Amino acid sequence: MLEAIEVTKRFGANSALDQVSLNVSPGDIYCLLGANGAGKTTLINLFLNFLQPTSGSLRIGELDVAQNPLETKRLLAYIPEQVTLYAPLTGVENLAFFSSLAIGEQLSRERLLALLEAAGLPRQAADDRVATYSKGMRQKVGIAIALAKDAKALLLDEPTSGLDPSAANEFSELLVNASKNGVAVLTTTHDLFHAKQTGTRIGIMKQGRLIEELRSEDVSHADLEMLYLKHMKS
Ligand SMILES: Nc1ncnc2c1ncn2[C@@H]1O[C@H](COP(=O)(O)OP(=O)(O)OP(=O)(O)O)[C@@H](O)[C@H]1O
Repeated sequence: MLEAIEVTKRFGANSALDQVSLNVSPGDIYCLLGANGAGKTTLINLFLNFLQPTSGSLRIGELDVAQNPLETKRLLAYIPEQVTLYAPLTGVENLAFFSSLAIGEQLSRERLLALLEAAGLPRQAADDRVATYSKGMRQKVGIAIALAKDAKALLLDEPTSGLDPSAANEFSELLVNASKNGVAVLTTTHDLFHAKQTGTRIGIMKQGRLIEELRSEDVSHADLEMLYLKHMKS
């Protein structure tokens, strides 16, 4: 569903990505690990067509991102570290606005509330102004937008950073539910525990290269930590 084929991205002399190939299938939660500057966000930005590759290509479903920027964007939902919403509007108003932009139709209030509920937002918060929301609550509105859009692939950049353990756990459950519905999930994270717990697959990046790919069921928490630290030191 999400495919990077020998992707290189240079910024001047700096290779942010060097011949990276990966494939995320429907139902996969692929967690990208790596030190600061390893190239994780750059890869997400390439799938979003915010950046163009220096060489190589990216595909979403059967479509090449560079050749089909609008069509591929329709298949995607993106949840950045800080979900951008209109602070003076309520959760339900934000969802109404962003879902109508994404799908070109105005959903009923009942449908909007059902989507927020499916994304785990407490019913009593739906009519509160987003200015009062925690980071986790804003992310749930982001997930509700993805659900409204019926996105086939979900891209996330460090979604659990700054969330308390129970909010992070709740968020992880939302990702698992999305993947069970056949969504392909690609997420960056610095949280090895989250990667092992939630991910079906784990990729380790270093200096622009994808140096290791694992199935999370094949590795224990302790082994993943050891492997990660070994790669970071070498
Ligand atoms: N727009 C840009 N212009 C120039 N250099 C950039 C740009 N975006 C990223 N880079 C460089 O590309 C490299 C990869 O950065 P990237 O943000 O993808 O890393 P990351 O793995 O997401 O890091 P972090 O964990 O800190 O978010 C870094 O050296 C960074 O300085």
